[in-house]
Parts: sequence; C-alpha cells; structure tokens
Amino acid sequence: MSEFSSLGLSDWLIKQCKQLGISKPTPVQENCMPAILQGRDCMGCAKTGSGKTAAFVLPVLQKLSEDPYGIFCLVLTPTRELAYQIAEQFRVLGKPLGLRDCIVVGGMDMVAQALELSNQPHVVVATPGRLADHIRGSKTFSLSRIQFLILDEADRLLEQGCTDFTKDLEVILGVLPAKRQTLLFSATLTDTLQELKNIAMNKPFFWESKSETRTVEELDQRYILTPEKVKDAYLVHLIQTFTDEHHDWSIIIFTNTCKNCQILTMMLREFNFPTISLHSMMKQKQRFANLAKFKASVYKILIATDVAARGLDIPTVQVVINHNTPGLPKTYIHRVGRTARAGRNGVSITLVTQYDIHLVHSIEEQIQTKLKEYPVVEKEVHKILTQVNVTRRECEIKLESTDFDEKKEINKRKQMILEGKASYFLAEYIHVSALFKKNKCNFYNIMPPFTHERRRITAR
Ligand SMILES: Nc1ncnc2c1ncn2[C@@H]1O[C@H](COP(=O)(O)OP(=O)(O)OP(=O)(O)O)[C@@H](O)[C@H]1O
Repeated sequence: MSEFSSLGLSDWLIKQCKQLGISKPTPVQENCMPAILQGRDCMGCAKTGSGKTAAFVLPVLQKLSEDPYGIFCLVLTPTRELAYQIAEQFRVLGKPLGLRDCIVVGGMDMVAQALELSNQPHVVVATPGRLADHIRGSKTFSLSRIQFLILDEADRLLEQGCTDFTKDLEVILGVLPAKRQTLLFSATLTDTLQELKNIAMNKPFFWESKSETRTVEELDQRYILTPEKVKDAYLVHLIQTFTDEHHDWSIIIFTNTCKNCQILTMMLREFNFPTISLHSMMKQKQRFANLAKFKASVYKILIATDVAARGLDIPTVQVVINHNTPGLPKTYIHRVGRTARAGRNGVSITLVTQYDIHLVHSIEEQIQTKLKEYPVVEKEVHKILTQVNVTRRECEIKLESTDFDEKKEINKRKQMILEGKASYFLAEYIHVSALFKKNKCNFYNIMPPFTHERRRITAR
C-alpha cells in the first residue's frame, strides 16, 4: 500500500488525515485519487465502508486550495442524512481552508438554504429534489462555474426506483457547465454502469476493487429460516441474546415499511430495549435527532427502512438484522454494509421465510458468498412466542388509534401534487382536510366542490 504523499496529496491534507486516524490510503483512494488530481472524470466502485468518501473529498479540497472560489463543488446524494455526513467530512478535513459548505436537503428551511446558497459556499451537498426546487425557483445563486460534480451512491441516484431522481437530475445537469470533472462512486456501481457512463462524458477513469465477493470478508453473514408468525419472536430473542452478551454493541434492524418500523419500535420498547426509529414518515428534525442519539449510543437499537441502507457510517454498529429479506441483492449489499466497516468485524442476520428462499439464492449469487445458518435454541424462541405476538398485536392496535395511516395518505397525495399529478386546488384540499380531520370536523359536508376531483385522484 502506498502513502498519501506518493499519490500527490499536499502536506496539509496528509496532516488533516492523520488527525482523523487516516494514515494510509485504502485501495479505492490509492487508485482513484491520482486520476482525480490529474483532472480526469472518475468512477469508483468499492465495497461498503472502504473509504470512498475521502477518495473524492481529499482531491476536491486539494484543488479548492489551489484555486478557491464558490460554488466550487456540488455533491449529490440520495438521502438527507447522508448529505449531512458527507458535509461533515468536507468540514473536518477542510478546516484549515476555512471551508464553507451548504447542505440543501428536503424537510429543512428552504429560505435559510436559499440565503446560504446566495453566500457562495465552496461546497454544496444536496439531495436532488430540493436542489432542483431551488434552481427552478431562485435566481440568487449559480452553479455555472462548478469544477466538480460528484454523485455519491450514483447508481441509486440514476435508478428509477420508488423515489425517482431522474427529472430533478435533468434540471440540475441543465445548469451545470459542460467543462467540469464528474466523479461517481458507489459499492454497486457496476449494476448501472452504462447509464452512469453517459453522465461522466470525458472517458472516465473507471476503478473497481478486484474481489470475487461483493461484501467484506470481516462480515459474518447469517440467516435464520422462520415462519412469518415466528419472525418477531426470533427478533426479540436475538436482541435479548446480543444485549445480554455485549454491552457496547449497537444494532440496526432493517424492515420494509414505515409502519412496520413504527410497530417494531413500539414492540421492542415494550420489552424495554433502548430502541429508536428512522423512516421517511418522520419529521426531518426528528430523523436527525434520532440518528444523533443512536450515533451517541444513547439508544443501542435503530429500526429503519431503506432510507438508512446506504452510506451511513456508524462505527459502533456490530450487527445488522434484516427483518425482511431484501428483494434486491444490491439493497442487501448496502444494508449489511452498515456494519463491518473500515476493517472492523460485524455480523448480519437475515430473517428468511419460506417465501423468500429464491431471494436468498439471488443474493448469494450476486455477492458470491453463501449465507450460513445462525444457530438458535428454538425452545427459547417458542417460550416467548405468544408473549411477543400478543405484544405486537397490542402495538398494532395502539398505532391504529393514532393518525399514522392518515398521515401516510396525506404524504402520498402531497407527493402526487409535487410531481404534477394533481391540481393546486387538491393541494389546498388536502391541507384543509388534514386540519379538519385533526379537529374532528366533517369536511365533506362543507366543501362539496372538491369531492369530484378527490374521487378521480383516489381512483388512479
Ligand atoms: N485511509 C483510511 N484509513 C482508515 N480509515 C479510513 C480511511 N479512509 C476512510 N476511513 C474511514 O472509513 C470509514 C468508512 O468510510 P466511508 O464512509 O467513506 O465508506 P464508503 O466506502 O463510502 O462506504 P459506503 O459504500 O457504505 O458508503 C469512515 O469512518 C472513514 O473515516
């Protein structure tokens, strides 16, 4: 392994790295940084937790120090939490430069963001939707002189999943200069390589870690085969065992829906486990607060949807539990990659029902590793089965008595409006309707003009 100095990195940055305990470059840094410093576009594909962030942050800071102006670099990333984490790396490593960054993500004050953008920060870290909104609605800042465009988790940004970023990316790319360096990074870049190559136009330098497996060796990957109805009992048993045996371990549990996330959090709290949740139906400030408490080990267990699957770097996480088997191998790769980072050990346990076995096979094929069975004393699980299932049912009933489903419906419709699938009047309707429902008024009797449109939209 070479030294940072032989890669062309300046002394002040090497010193900054040392202060963070980063003394030798990881392979992705060693291979991508010289190309970036030479001015080339770059695509880096390396396993989770292998230091991809510093692989682009360090060369950008070096170039910025040579020719400082704002706005110099734009980083796009799929989730709000990840945007804050990346900005933090820029801030810490770029401290001697007096680096000014601006984080532009949804769920936070738009006016404050617009002000910060107009103050010409050196680096803007953004989620595509909110940045595109600023571009559409404001003339107080310009991205026409940026030197670097970075797409972190690039494959996620370009795939057409449940959150489709492509329209927002079009808006953003439309205001960027053609002459720029474009850097794309992910642990699963090869899955969408062709689309990505169209974004990095200048024959990008492409580097992929040479390894047969797509997950790290330090990760012990396990599964438990369980009937659907016994899943929660296994979960409670696993957490009990881990918390009994390891006082300093943190655990992330991934599940498939916001509602499940909420119910599992309530259920585990009933069993007195220090649990907190993270999903997209929470207010953004609550999301940040919960993540901060988990990072600080105030809560040892985080229950999350895939909003937490990518990029989050929390060294204390020793265990990842998949409460549902991920439908896509790459989702699995990112989820389990929240542990065993930067050379540390970690365990992942996937709960598999009889209907998920084909999913496990495709995961194993993609990662080129066989998952091993996790040994459990079944007698112990059966002892708690009834208690766990009754507690879950109680939590479901408790959640039904709140307006959780209603909020979800409102969010869904708001999203449709933002995507232009419904009218402004409907937006008003939803807002007023929510207020009326909250105050238990009968909205339909007093707002007849909107009922027709409401039916039309609901029928889609
Ligand atoms: N050269 C290095 N030596 C030691 N640790 C490093 C080095 N570079 C980065 N790290 C640390 O490794 C951890 C993981 O880095 P990072 O978050 O960049 O991983 P990643 O490759 O982006 O992972 P993911 O694919 O999950 O986003 C961080 O805590 C970071 O500080």
